[in-house]
Amino acid sequence: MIHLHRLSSPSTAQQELAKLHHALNSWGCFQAINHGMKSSFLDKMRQVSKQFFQLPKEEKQKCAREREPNNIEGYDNDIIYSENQRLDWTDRVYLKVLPEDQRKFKFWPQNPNDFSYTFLSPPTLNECSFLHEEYCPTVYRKYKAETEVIIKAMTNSLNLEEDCFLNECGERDVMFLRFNYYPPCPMPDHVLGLKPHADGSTITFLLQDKLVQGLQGLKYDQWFKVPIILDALVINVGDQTEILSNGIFRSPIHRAVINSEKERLTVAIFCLADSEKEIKPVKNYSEIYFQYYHQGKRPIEASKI
Ligand SMILES: O=C(O)CCC(=O)C(=O)O
Ligand SMILES: [Fe+2]
Repeated sequence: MIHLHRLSSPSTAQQELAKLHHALNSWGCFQAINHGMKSSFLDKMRQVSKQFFQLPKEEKQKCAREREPNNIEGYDNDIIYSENQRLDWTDRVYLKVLPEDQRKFKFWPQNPNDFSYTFLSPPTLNECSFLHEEYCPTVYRKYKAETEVIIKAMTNSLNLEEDCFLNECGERDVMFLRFNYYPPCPMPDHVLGLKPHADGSTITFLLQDKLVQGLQGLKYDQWFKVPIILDALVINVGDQTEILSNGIFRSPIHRAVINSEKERLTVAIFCLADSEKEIKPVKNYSEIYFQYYHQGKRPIEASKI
């Protein structure tokens, strides 16, 4: 468990950095507390998202994904790549939040009517304590700042120049929100909520369901349950960082299992490099990601030098 606030405060950073290095080297993920977002704000995010998924199908279809190549935004479940592909037991919404000028509002739910407001308006003092320290027009600036702290900590631990990964990521950060809703399933042992994968991001922030556990990480060929820690965000290294570090920092394989009686909702925030930048040494990373995902393969296999 890492106190994010301590990472950026000079008197406590050293001790927290040691914990961060250990977590990233051993698991590639950690639980972050003291991230500044208050419990009530996290609850609000969960609540409006769940309200959307509980709407009738016709209502949700209003922001359905348009089935055109390279569009992942909107309401949908798995994109079908092949006939015998096994589908996940999930409903999801993907939305691009950064760069701001690339937001496609036709995919943003209008119902519940405070959905966009919750995810796009500047946070208030009741919602986020970090406003005391800095002006933050959106929470995404905060995620970006945290991502930078974590990536710098990684390069420091490799004795590399602090900004070298960040420079590779470029100026125009990309950020996606993904809302994962897992309805109860009568046969939870036969199907997964989300099949084993690693994220295609530099860093991912995951807000877990408050009550229902389901996230599992793979280590030593075994699946480990990721515990629910009140108000913590799960943060993990993604493929882009794995590729930048030539595989030294592993992007952890994880999956979501489902429940026979209870629904489960999570919100993932994927931070990605500028899409114009080539994540070396991989070419066309975004194209190979989904192709590899559905074959159960890892993009690092195509990219190692
Ligand atoms: O819902 C979960 O627990 C995992 C979500 C996840 O891994 C993802 O959205 O990439
Ligand atoms: Fe994931």
